[in-house]
Amino acid sequence: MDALALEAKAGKADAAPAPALATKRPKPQKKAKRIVYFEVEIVDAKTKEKLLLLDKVEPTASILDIKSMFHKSNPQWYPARQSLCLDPKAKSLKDEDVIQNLPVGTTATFYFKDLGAQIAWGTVFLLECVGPLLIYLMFFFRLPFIYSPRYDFTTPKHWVVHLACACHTFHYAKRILETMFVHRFSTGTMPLRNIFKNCSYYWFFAAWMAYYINHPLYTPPMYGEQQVKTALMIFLFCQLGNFSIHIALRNLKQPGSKVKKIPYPSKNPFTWIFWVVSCPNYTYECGSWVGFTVMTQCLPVAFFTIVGFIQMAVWARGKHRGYLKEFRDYPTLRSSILPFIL
Ligand SMILES: CCCCCCCCCCCCCCC/C=C/C(=O)SCCNC(=O)CCNC(=O)[C@H](O)C(C)(C)COP(=O)(O)OP(=O)(O)OC[C@H]1O[C@@H](n2cnc3c(N)ncnc32)[C@H](O)[C@@H]1OP(=O)(O)O
Ligand SMILES: NC(=O)C1=CN([C@@H]2O[C@H](COP(=O)(O)OP(=O)(O)OC[C@H]3O[C@@H](n4cnc5c(N)ncnc54)[C@H](OP(=O)(O)O)[C@@H]3O)[C@@H](O)[C@H]2O)C=CC1
Repeated sequence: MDALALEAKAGKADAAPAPALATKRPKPQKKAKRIVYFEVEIVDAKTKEKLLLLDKVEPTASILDIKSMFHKSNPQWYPARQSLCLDPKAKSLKDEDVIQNLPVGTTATFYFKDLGAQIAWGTVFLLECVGPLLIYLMFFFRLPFIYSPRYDFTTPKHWVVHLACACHTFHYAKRILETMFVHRFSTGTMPLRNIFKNCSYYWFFAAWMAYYINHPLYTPPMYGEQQVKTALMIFLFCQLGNFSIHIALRNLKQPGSKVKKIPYPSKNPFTWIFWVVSCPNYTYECGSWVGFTVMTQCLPVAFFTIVGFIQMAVWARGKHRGYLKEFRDYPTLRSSILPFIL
């Protein structure tokens, strides 16, 4: 990019006046304005210690560019681990923010926070979903060390046990495939510490649920076939709903885009729930597990559903508040996760 093009992009940066033109030049020359570079100072948000001074930063440099420069001098803080703000208490700047568009003078001070070790979203979802998938199957196939040998000659598994295994496997296979082919995440990573909490939840509960459902002494649901069939309908309906919402959320973003928009109902009836709920993917997710609880009539499944619901309700409320803050025209009829209730 030549200097002129750079200057044209550099809307807010003050440019130095061009030198006066000579009186007898045959053709008027294009004004060659000088680019005004920025001086960037990176300060620790907590200690206020100066960590880095960069001079001659181009006005078109993005926050991600600055993070990369900072990373060069501090290899332990890779860009995804850094938060840069204009004030120690302000929200983090976005990677795509450009220095010349920020409310700073030619010397910009950025406050740095270490976000801690990070893990890529794709890895998170794969770890969270492959674990329960395999753990459940180990119990379903009654690997020899799991149940006592004294049950070896008990009756074969009830048909609902096969159905539950199919539903459980389908659910996690769907989530893995969605992670690979549907979701368009806007941030690359999340804190590494979350993975321990999430995996404990998924893996522990998968083992606990599977142990009881596949146990040779498992008691099938009280109301028999009718209960199982109704529960299966609820489960499948909610799985389809959840998938439809994931597609709707995917279609909100162009590939590579990080911009969040207000999701609206589309022609797909499963998305009409957007009229009344901000995070219907969580609503459908909870509905699926309610269906699975009724289908298996198993207490650990009910606990799993309740804990998952509490976590998703907390996230949904956060997202709902975020929408209200960001979009002034956000539909007022919407609740976070349960229509008209929560
Ligand atoms: C009896 C049984 C026992 C069983 C075991 C016990 C288990 C215990 C139960 C727990 C239940 C757990 C259920 C888990 C279910 C999991 C479900 C999933 O599969 S979902 C996939 C995984 N998703 C997650 O884990 C969510 C992770 N997301 C987050 O943590 C946050 O969204 C975020 C930190 C990544 C970003 O937050 P957000 O609000 O979107 O961003 P803000 O810009 O508003 O920032 C808020 C705050 O966070 C800081 N931040 C931002 N990004 C990061 C980052 N990448 N790393 C670290 N910190 C980050 C940001 O700086 C802000 O901090 P502040 O101090 O206010 O400046
Ligand atoms: N059983 C359980 O306990 C739980 C299960 N889950 C399951 O995992 C699925 C994914 O969970 P989670 O990641 O928390 O779901 P989110 O709704 O946060 O995100 C799903 C995808 O949609 C995108 N997205 C969300 N809102 C918008 C928006 N307004 N504009 C543009 N894109 C958007 C996200 O991108 P971005 O990166 O921009 O946010 C992400 O790619 C859930 O739907 C659920 O099925 C989740 C939590 C708990």
